[in-house]
Amino acid sequence: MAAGRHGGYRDYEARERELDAEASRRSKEQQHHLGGRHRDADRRRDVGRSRGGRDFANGHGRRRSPPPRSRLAGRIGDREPGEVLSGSASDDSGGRPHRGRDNGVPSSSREGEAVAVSAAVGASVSSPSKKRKFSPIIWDRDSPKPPHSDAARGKKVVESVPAELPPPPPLPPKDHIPVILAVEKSPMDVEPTVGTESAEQLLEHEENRVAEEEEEYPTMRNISTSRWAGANDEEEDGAAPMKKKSTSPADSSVQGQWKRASPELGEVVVSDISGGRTMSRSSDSGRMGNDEKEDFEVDKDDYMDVDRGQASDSDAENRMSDTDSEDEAHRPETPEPVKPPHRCINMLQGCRSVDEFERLNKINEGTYGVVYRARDKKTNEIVALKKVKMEKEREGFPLTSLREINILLSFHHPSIVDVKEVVVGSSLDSIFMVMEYMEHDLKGVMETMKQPYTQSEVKCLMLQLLEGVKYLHDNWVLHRDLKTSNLLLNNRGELKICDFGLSRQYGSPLKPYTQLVVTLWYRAPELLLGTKEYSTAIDMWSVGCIMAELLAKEPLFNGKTEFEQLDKIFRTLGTPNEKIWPGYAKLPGVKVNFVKQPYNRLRDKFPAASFSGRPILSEAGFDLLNSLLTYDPDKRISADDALKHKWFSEVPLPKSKDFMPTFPALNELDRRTKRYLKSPDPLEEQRLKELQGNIGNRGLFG
Ligand SMILES: Nc1ncnc2c1ncn2[C@@H]1O[C@H](COP(=O)(O)OP(=O)(O)OP(=O)(O)O)[C@@H](O)[C@H]1O
Repeated sequence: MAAGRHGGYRDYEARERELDAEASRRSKEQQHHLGGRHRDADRRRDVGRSRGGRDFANGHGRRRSPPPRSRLAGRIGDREPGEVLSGSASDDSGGRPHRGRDNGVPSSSREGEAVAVSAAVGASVSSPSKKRKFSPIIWDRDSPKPPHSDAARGKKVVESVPAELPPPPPLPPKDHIPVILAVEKSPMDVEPTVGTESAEQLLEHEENRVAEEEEEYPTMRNISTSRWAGANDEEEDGAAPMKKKSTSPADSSVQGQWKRASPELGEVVVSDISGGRTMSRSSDSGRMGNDEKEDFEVDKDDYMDVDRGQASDSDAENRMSDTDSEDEAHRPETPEPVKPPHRCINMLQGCRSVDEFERLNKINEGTYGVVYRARDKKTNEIVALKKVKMEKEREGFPLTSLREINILLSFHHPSIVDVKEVVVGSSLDSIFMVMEYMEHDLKGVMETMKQPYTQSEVKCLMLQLLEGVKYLHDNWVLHRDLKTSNLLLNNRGELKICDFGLSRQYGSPLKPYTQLVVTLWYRAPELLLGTKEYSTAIDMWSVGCIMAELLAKEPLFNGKTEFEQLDKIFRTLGTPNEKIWPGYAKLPGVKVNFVKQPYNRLRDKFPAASFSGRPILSEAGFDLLNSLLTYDPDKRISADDALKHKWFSEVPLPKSKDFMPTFPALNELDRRTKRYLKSPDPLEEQRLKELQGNIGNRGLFG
């Protein structure tokens, strides 16, 4: 993927505007045509995104970081096979501030040095137009200009905040109905009468309810004063689900449900107001239901301990924010004319059907979706299809999925998995993301490896991971769920970040985020201790855990509960205190009964030389690991600085992607087959034989 394809936000904004304009037009049409005809459900248009049509230009004129290998240098001797050579590294490696060994507490001279370097870097790299300063999703119009001091608190300190923020994009017109993604619903799917209100009454009630929520909103806003605390999940929790204020003539007798008068093909029709979903799992393309259920039941215990609180939180979270309509009074009268971007999908125009893909096998099932390997019948391309789970959705399309789709469609980077288009299920009640197919995920690969990755291999993977994380953070996105199963690998040595279901944009609004993010093992201590203000540093902690896991081939802190997780962290890194982490004592979760362990023992786990089989890590490598696993989020290293760390320019140099080890493509096998390959057992063998007979015999997604 070309390095210049980073026009993310421009595309995003344009699409947002386009959606808004379309919604506005529809709203007007609906007022005129409440009795209009329901459109033919089969009239889908194939407007799948053409990859050739993408705008590869950098929307903000931002110069991306040079590819890692250009920065790398080092002695030629003492190399591992496949190391990348470069002569330009010395510049970067010398200038980075280093952190103390006491888990992030720099000595005073170091601190001064760090500030000076930060200022110098900020001065040299920043440009007022470099970064987007507001979240394009949620705008806090009442907030004052973002104070620089707050940016300085977060990891953005080195990137410098421009003195003048760009003006926010025009908000939708007053009668705007938020529409993000739409899929049509067949008239056959219409459920019998649920409520007794007329469409007009429903509209009125909805307006009243939104108004009530807007009144409550200012009180929620006082929770935090940090610019890093942003568009929060609580807001979403309390926010109205995105509902269409329209009725279909066909539905006019079907009251209590939100339906579009005449959905365009490919539109999402938000489900009924009563909270009952009109889509059932078995109806999700019907033919898929049993198989999915069976796989789910068989495999559900395979997963690492994902925090259940997270699931319930996201359950509440999976409702649409209505903040788009929050400040209608402040909207400019005349929105700017919308200029269609080069590369964007008009999701309202419709999507291809999933029937245009042949299902090959199920790859995996995560919290928010089932992922299949499939073949595009038109192009023969092998792709991954992620089916968006709808089970938790009481109302409407899952917000986590909308976030993921929005972010992934907008972003293009070699270290971010590419989403090509969105397609709809055959019974028009399911949505699939069409992604580039990757043969492995890092978790699966490490489970099959006999030996851990070598240092030069770890460097190759870490550079790719950090490039991806830097790209996200530069574009104001927190991933919030970085873990080995969300890092995909292919047999070309490429690593790509996937699963943006929990990610979100941050920046402007003054509200706390939800705390229950990030799978437990990779969760930053500030989250475990209940902070409501967090920043890019949470992802950097996860990166530190991943680095340690790559080196050791086992998770660094594998707690089963939040308390155990903290306990494991404290036993290894020492119990934090106010001195090394100012503000620690005030965190909501700080308890007196935590283990008192005064020393940082991380080095014991990663010694400089080892005869015990422990992973060896050089001084520089340990410094990077320690900088990533720094308690105080303000002192934790940023992705930008980590990329410049001298570890990457010392021998052994990072291995070239071309020389990275390859593995049999486990993702091409069913999960049960995979499980057998990972840990063969005689009983599984019999099942495997049966399975092998079945692989490839399935019809289209069923
Ligand atoms: N593009 C892809 N190519 C190949 N495999 C993929 C792809 N995307 C996802 N997978 C596989 O599917 C798994 C689950 O995907 P993903 O993490 O996106 O789903 P999720 O429901 O959001 O999961 P989670 O429970 O981690 O939140 C991944 O761990 C990976 O094994």
